[in-house]
Amino acid sequence: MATKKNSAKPAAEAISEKIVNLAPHTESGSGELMTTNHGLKINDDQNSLKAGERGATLLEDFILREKITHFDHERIPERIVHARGSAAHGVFKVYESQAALTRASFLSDPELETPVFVRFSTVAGSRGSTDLARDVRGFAVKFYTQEGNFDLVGNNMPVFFIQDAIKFPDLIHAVKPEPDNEMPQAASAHDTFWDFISLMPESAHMIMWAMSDRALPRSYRMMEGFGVHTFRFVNEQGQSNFVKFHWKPLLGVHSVAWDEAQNISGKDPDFHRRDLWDAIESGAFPEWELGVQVVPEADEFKFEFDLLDPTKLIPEELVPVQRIGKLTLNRNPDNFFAETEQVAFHVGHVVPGIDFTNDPLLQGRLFSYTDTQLIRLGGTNFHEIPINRPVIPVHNNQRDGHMRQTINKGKSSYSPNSLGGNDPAQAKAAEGGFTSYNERIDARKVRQRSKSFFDHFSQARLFFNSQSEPEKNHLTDALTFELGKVKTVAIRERMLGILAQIDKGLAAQVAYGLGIHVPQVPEQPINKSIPADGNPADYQPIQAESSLTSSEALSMANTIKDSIVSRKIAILAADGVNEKALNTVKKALLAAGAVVEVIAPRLGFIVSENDEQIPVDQSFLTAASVLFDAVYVPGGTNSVASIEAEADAVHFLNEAFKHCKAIAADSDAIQVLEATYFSKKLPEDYTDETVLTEGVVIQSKPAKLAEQFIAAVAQHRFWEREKPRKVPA
Ligand code: HEM
Repeated sequence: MATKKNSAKPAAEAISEKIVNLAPHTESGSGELMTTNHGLKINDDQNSLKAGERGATLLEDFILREKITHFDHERIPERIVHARGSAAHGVFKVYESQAALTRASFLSDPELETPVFVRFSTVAGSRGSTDLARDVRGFAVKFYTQEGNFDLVGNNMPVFFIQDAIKFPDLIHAVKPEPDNEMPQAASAHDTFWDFISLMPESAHMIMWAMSDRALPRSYRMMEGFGVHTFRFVNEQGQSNFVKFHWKPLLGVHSVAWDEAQNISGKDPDFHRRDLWDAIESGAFPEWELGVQVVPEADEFKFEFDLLDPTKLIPEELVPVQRIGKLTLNRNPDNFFAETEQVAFHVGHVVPGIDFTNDPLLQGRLFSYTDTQLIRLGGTNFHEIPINRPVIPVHNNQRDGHMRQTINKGKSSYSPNSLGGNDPAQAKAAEGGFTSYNERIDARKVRQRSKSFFDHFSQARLFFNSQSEPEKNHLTDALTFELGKVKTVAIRERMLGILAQIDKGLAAQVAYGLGIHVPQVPEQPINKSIPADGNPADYQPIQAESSLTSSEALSMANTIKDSIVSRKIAILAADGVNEKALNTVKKALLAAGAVVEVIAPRLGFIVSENDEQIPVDQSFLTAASVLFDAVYVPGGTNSVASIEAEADAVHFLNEAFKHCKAIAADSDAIQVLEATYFSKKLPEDYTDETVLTEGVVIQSKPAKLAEQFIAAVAQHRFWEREKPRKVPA
């Protein structure tokens, strides 16, 4: 056997090597002479070669044929799931060495900056679908470590719909547009999805998450990420601990309203993509902390749920999340297709020190990703695409295949060999090689699920009970909306039966909205996963209670609300505006890190009451309140009169109020507020103190207004404004 040692390269050298590797593939085109794909300079790619000026086009025209052929083949299959996505480059740094837990070198050196590429996505919609679908968001991170690529392929929700990967094709067939008419696009509100879910009690917990505001993030930068499965950390001594991975956004976890989401889908379906791109371009780099929940092997069976069950989370009250490092996204891709589209993540891409558990969902994923990428990216060599290459050299005896880039030298491509000088040595664990965790498995082969996976409702209930009042209302409305779009009444009723097992009040409210009753004796949720020779009685869900009544981390109401960095704020103004007020407030908002845009009846400039020219960023035709977090109306007699008379401006304010956003107006712009539907909703004895409960600031002093407005915007939303639809007593 060969004994040659793999040489580990120092970080800087290896990263610069990656850049060198990429260099021949990077092309800006600017100022260069045009060539064919084979390097021939060409002087006309705008006119095809013809027999005479008006003659037929000649088959000989290789320039035409090459250009059209390449164009004809531009599209590749989109991802079967998570087709719609956006990505960015960045870096990860661990705070302190985690060597006691894991021998992963990128988690042991606080000086080391590991390059990363992160892709966020929706799941159900196709590539061109809207960003604002009610959906789970993918949160996939590729760490280019010194020991190879580690992919943390997670979602923005900590649990999943199914417990076994063999159901994944069913789940996705159910949620995708229905096969006869290809409707609806990027939406779960249809019969096949709820048919499947209502027959699958194990999805109850995930459904609570998917119907919550988590499914409508304000921004990719304001959502959490979760590795979902329990993984293993393994240290140098071979000791293993279970680990759950979390990403905690430093801007807090925030969402939009459902009505707002639907509007954004029309006004700007690229809303999240644009938000990520713009934030990075402006230097407001998105940041997350990597958190871990670590469970010693000895505690595997100490919980009320099974650590291998991907429909369960570990409440943070039971195992706190330790924040061990920071991810910063600091560079947009140069080319969407080459990077964001061609990147290939895989849960199976691990590094020494990180290993799998027997979670049956994880086990199936280990097969699925490479398999799908073979067809999506056209062959076995997609690891050579620049975005997928590790920063360290690859040595093995795999050869050839479509689009092979590497020019392997030498005669032998087999091991062992005595002819070639290129026999790659196999690394021992002590030299940094990967060895699978030496887990003892001694079992019968069965197609069965462990009974420890059968409590489907206790964590669904824990999630619901942990929500704030407005969050519960949103969740109730979401279920009523989705089931309201379902045409088959039996599916609605079956789903009410499931909801009744989670919370009777929730089921009653949804039933009220649907105009039907919760079935008197709810149909026992059917477990369609009963094996052929199984007894159905043995497969009923277990009715259990969580020992926790609520968990703080599950509610977005408890998130960070201390910053307005990168929040988008609209100033509605017209000719005659009071420029002193406008400039004072704008300056204060910019200083606090917000993005501010002046919106006026038309583009160009407005002229203030003191003849100052103020540039306009958007007109009422191009702007919409749903694209902003907050709105301010400065004073100035003529400006106020124009804004008040502008239907689009009044609509802007009405919608901002309906979507619970912070609103500010100078005292002498009050007549604009009086033209809105919400003027009557504001308390008559309005004081400065009312601001933080109502989120509407009315002030005569611009500096004071700015201060109060900033505090209100930092609250994100004033959800209490909404009137819940209650079931009559
Ligand atoms: C905990 C459960 C799961 C999570 C968190 C998850 C997450 C993700 C994410 C984030 C992506 C997008 C990657 C990208 O941005 O390119 C993705 C893609 C994909 N996932 Fe999953 N997934 C889960 C379960 C599954 C299961 C059970 C299967 C199959 C058995 C599966 C199959 C796929 C496939 C085929 C793709 C497309 C990959 C590609 O074309 O590159 N996933 N998944």
